[in-house]
Amino acid sequence: MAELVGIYAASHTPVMLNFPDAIPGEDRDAIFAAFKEMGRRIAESRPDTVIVISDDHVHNFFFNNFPAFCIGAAESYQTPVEHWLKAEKQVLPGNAALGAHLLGEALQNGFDPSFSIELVLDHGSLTPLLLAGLVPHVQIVPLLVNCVQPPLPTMRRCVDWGKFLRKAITSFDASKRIAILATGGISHDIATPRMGMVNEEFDRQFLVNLGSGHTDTIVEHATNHVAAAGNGAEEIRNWLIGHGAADGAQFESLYYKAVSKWYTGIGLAQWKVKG
Ligand SMILES: O=C(O)c1ccc(O)c(O)c1
Repeated sequence: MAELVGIYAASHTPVMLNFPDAIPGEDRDAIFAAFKEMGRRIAESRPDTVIVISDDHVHNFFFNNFPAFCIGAAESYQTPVEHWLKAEKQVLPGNAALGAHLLGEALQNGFDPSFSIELVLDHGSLTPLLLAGLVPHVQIVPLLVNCVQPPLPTMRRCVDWGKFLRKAITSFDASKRIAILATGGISHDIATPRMGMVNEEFDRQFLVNLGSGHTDTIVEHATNHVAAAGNGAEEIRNWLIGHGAADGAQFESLYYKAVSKWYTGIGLAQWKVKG
């Protein structure tokens, strides 16, 4: 049976790659070091596959069809889809068997995700993998969550999706070591007059709540206050999936800084699962 060997969460923003010098060198170095440290910890747990939980920024999904949850079940993924992202075009290896397993288990367990074998991944998935130094050493399974086009899945549903994921991972009938990397948030607002706003109070409370481990507190705060943290903060759904998958494992915040010039509250964290 497969083993869940690590759960991590990290913000992402294309600005990290495109304009790294927009912030003081000291801050940039600390943030990149935090990503490296996260990558070191992930590598230390020796995963062969990383399930990357991100959102699609309207590159694969449009108004003709926008799934709440989508499972990638491809042998490989081209990335990045954005021609303007300062990242080398590459093909990441996929774990198609694990993607298919998750899909089958979801349909047997009260979830109805879509699936795709034609995703072209954007900065959301690629940036944290690159900065953590995990490309191209691990296979991936991308799980995309609608965090951008309302109506969005509820925060509670995302916790439940995470709980389901944990069970489905550990029932994968193969001797695999699997880690989860949830990515997005924390506060930010894109393409509105508030762009550049970072709601540090929201971010710090969100991290404290995750540390408390109380699902009701986490969900209530996320649901009731996310609007004050910006449209991009809706990506905290991906962290809630990590919380659900952690099944009570202790949460540790690895790094946080409000980085207005990168338009984002940058957070990195780990749930201390026993791997
Ligand atoms: O376009 C941007 O600036 C931007 C910032 C933060 C994000 O999480 C993101 O997906 C995009």
